[in-house]
Amino acid sequence: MEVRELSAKELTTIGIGSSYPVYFPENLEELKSLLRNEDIFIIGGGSNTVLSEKLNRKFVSLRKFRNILLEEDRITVGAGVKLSELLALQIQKKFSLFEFLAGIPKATVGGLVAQNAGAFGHEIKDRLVEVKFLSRETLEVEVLRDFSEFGYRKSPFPELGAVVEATFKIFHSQKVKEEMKKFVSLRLEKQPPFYLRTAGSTFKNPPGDSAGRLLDLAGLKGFSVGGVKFSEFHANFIVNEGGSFSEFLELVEMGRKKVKEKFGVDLELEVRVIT
Ligand SMILES: NC(=O)C1=CN([C@@H]2O[C@H](COP(=O)(O)OP(=O)(O)OC[C@H]3O[C@@H](n4cnc5c(N)ncnc54)[C@H](OP(=O)(O)O)[C@@H]3O)[C@@H](O)[C@H]2O)C=CC1
Ligand SMILES: C=C(O[C@H]1[C@H](O)[C@@H](CO)O[C@H](OP(=O)(O)OP(=O)(O)OC[C@H]2O[C@@H](n3ccc(=O)[nH]c3=O)[C@H](O)[C@@H]2O)[C@@H]1NC(C)=O)C(=O)O
Repeated sequence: MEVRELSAKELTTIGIGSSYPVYFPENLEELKSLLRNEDIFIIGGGSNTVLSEKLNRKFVSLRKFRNILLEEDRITVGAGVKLSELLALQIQKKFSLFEFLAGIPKATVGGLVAQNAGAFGHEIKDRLVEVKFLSRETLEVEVLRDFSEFGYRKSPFPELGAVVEATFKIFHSQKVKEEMKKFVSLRLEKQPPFYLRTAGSTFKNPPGDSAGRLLDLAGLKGFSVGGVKFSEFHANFIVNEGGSFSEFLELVEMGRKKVKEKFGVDLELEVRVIT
């Protein structure tokens, strides 16, 4: 099995951390052998993940799970397929699926399902038909068709196991490219430009409100600790300009503290912080 030492800049969009061994299983048997070891993290595109420099853990990338089967009303894709590849296929074959996610830098199918990614009122689970996964408990391939445990940025994965493949409902659309352009423009109106190093939203939105609005009103837009800061574009994005993991944590705590003091609201992390 291929194992490579990759830096945090290669593994995650925010690029905080050091470098780590990453395993690239090619098939289910190799994935099984890794999943037996409890101490692994599955890494997708790393667009929602922040890593500590001192991690002594193995990472597993399903980058080699790249199958794509396009049918009349559905598409089945391996966990390692990138969102950008799916969006390109949507344009080429003219079908609607994830245009609302256009603009998320490096996301993979596994990560999108595991987090029930969503934007602009749409969520992954609305399009799911089934998820094939390697169960941590049985080490067998199982199929999930009941998505009642999926919620706001939440699914039973990765705790339940590693997503290896997902099937989504699709439908024909002549205007898929225009739709993508619309969503990318909406994103660029409010969120930092894609070339900045961020991990997307830092905190989940509290019920009925927006974490970005509260952080902004607490005066944190542009506030920095060392090399990390709350973005001037959108206060719920932390931008890395050469900072460390401890600076990131300090900034997160500052955000939590100020919002709690001013509004009495407890913010909950949306990014996956791995220590
Ligand atoms: N809505 C938006 O505007 C934006 C959304 N995003 C988020 O970024 C994510 C993009 O995905 P990606 O970059 O690939 O994710 P990541 O690599 O950042 O992983 C995110 C989570 O998914 C888990 N995961 C990844 N692959 C698998 C798999 N095959 N099976 C089970 N669990 C898995 C990880 O597990 P583990 O804990 O083991 O590491 C981790 O908990 C989306 O979920 C989305 O929420 C990002 C930016 C903007
Ligand atoms: C970026 C992510 O998801 C995003 C997703 O892209 C967008 C678009 O649908 O909606 C959510 O952002 P959001 O709730 O902050 O949406 P926005 O429309 O930008 O902001 C909500 C409100 O807060 C205000 N706002 C936002 C940021 C800020 O600094 N100041 C401010 O006042 C905005 O003006 C708006 O009135 C998701 N965030 C969460 C935590 O749910 C992600 O998952 O990583």
